[in-house]
Amino acid sequence: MTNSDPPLLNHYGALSSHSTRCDDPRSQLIVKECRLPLIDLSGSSRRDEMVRQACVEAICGASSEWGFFQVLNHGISLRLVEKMRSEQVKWESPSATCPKQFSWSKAFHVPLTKVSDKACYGEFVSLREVMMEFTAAMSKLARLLAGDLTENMGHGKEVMDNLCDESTCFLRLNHYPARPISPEIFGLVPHTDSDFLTILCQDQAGVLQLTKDSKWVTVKPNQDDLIVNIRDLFQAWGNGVYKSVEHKVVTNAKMERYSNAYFLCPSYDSSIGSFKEPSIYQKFTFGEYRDQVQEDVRKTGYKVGLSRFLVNGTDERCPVDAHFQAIRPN
Ligand SMILES: O=C(O)CCC(=O)C(=O)O
Ligand SMILES: [Fe+2]
Repeated sequence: MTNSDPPLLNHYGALSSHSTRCDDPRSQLIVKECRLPLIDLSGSSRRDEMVRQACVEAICGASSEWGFFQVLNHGISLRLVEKMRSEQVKWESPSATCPKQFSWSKAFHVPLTKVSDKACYGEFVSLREVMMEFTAAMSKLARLLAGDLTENMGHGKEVMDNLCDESTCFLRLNHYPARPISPEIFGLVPHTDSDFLTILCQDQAGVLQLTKDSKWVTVKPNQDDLIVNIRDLFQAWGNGVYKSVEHKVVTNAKMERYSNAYFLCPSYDSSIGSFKEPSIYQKFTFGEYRDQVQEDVRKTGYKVGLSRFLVNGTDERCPVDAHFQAIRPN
C-alpha cells in the first residue's frame, strides 16, 4: 500500500469523473535531467573584492539565463535543514477545478508574522522553535541574494531591503505523498510564482522540473544545496533581465517527498516599477498584481501573470499559480 492520502484521492477522483478536458500542450515537451548552475556563496562574504564580484556575477548570470540556481556554503546548517524537515507535519488541502490543475500535495503556509505565534502550532510545539530559527536564516540569505541582484543593476542593496516586508513574506511547507494513481498527476502543477525570490529546500526524493530553452528539465536533488529561484516581481523589477521560469513537481510512485520554500515578498502597496526606462512593464503594486492573478485564476482557471502588465502586451495564457490554487495567503 502506498502512502496515499484519502482526501486527496477523493478530490482527484471527483475531478476526473466530472471535469471537461484541460489538456496542456506543454506536457509534450521533452524532459531531461540537468545540474543547475552551482554557486559557492562563501565567495560573497569574502573581503577579496575580485572573489566577491565573481560570485555576484555568477548569481546574476544564472538569474538571467536560468532563473534558477543552486547555492552551496549558504550559511544554513545541515542540522537546521534536517530539524526543519523532521517537523513538517501539518497540512492544508488544495482546491482545483479539473485534474490537470490538481496538485497531489498539501501545503502548510506560514506568514513570517505568525512564525512565533504559539496559537498557530497547536500540539506541534517543537515546530515553532525550528521555524523561528529556520525562517530567520532563510530571510537573511534571501535578502543577501536580493541585494546582490539589485546592486548588479546599479542600485543600492538597501532598495530590496526597503521594499520587502515581513508582513507578506512566508514559508511554505510542502508534502507530496507517494502517488497511488495516474503518473500524469502533478505533485505541483506548472506555475510561476508571484514573489521576488524563493529559496527552496528539497529532499532526495525530489522531482522538481523547470523550463529551460522550451524543454522541461529535472533538477538533480542534492541535500547540501539550496535552490534559488527568481520570481515574477524580480523579472518585472529587472525589466526582463532576470527570468521567472515555469516549474512543476512530478509525483513519485514509491516515495513521498518533502520540500519547504521561503518566499521573499514586498508589502502590498509597494510599487513594482522596472528599474530602467523604457520599461517593458507597466507599474503596479504587489497588491494589484496579486488581485489580478487571483481574478484571472478565478475566472479562467489560469494565471495570466506578468504578460498582463506588458506595456505592449498580449494576454497570453500562462500557468496556474499554485499559490492561488493551493493556498490563500493572509
Ligand atoms: O516543492 C518544490 O520543489 C517546489 C515548490 C514550489 O514550486 C512552490 O512552492 O512554489
Ligand atoms: Fe513554485
